[in-house]
Amino acid sequence: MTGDSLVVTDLHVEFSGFVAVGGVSFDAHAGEVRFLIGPNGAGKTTCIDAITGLTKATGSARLGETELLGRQVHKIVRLGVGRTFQTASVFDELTVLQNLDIAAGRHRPAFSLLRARRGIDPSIERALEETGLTGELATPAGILSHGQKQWLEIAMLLVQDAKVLLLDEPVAGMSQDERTATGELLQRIAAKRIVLVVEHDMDFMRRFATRVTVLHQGKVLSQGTVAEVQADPKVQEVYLGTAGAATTAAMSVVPTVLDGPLASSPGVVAATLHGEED
Ligand SMILES: Nc1ncnc2c1ncn2[C@@H]1O[C@H](COP(=O)(O)OP(=O)(O)OP(=O)(O)O)[C@@H](O)[C@H]1O
Repeated sequence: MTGDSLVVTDLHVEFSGFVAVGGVSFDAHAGEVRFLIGPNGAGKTTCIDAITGLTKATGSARLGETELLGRQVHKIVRLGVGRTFQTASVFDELTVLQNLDIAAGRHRPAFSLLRARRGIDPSIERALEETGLTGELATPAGILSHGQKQWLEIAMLLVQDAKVLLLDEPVAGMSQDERTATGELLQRIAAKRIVLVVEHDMDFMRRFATRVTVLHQGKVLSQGTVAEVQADPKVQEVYLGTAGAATTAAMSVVPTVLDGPLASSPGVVAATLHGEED
């Protein structure tokens, strides 16, 4: 079995008759930083929930030869599929090392966890180096910066040897420097793993995406490279409407971080898709 690709085919999710995801297909491979974008309510998080077993879905989500849909959440985790949430879920009162110990301990018997506390487990050491948190071993997670908390969450997935990392808005609320560091981190970890990023931050997407899928109202509107998606008339039509270039120009002053009510405004998404910087 090769676990080097995640192939989602004809994914459907309904909530009491409301179609949140209506036949979405995309794939993601090790060696690329894959992005899923779209305005609020497009169905991005629901896709991740379906892949990780949190939400019931039909269709298919295959990791290599293995079908993920229909499996229980913990079994999907054991297959190497990890995710982060929009709000970092680390233990604030524990140190960085203690958080990582707990993450690593899930896969090891108790005696092994005790041994790891005397020295640092090699998998933890690697994850610390990869995420740049080596100097923060003894820092309580609660006083880490917002960016460092997200990196700790990613480090927790790395020590669990996740083959697939599904990251829900990893740079929301981060400073520009933290965003750049996060993008570089994602490029490093994506060399050998499948990395799928859900994002509102179009500037971040433009800088770090290898390929992009644009969702709109639960369906795939467009997919391809950043350049292909930006040039796609369907994206322009849906996001620009009839206002065209005038709207783009008018929106060029809008910040590229799309959150809150602005994020659901098609014009805003369109303007930022086309590369205006902060
Ligand atoms: N548990 C649920 N019950 C009912 N409707 C839901 C549920 N979860 C999501 N939805 C609806 O499904 C649609 C897709 O939601 P989803 O959170 O996947 O969008 P999104 O693209 O991730 O948006 P955002 O960028 O705001 O996080 C929305 O209309 C949302 O209100």
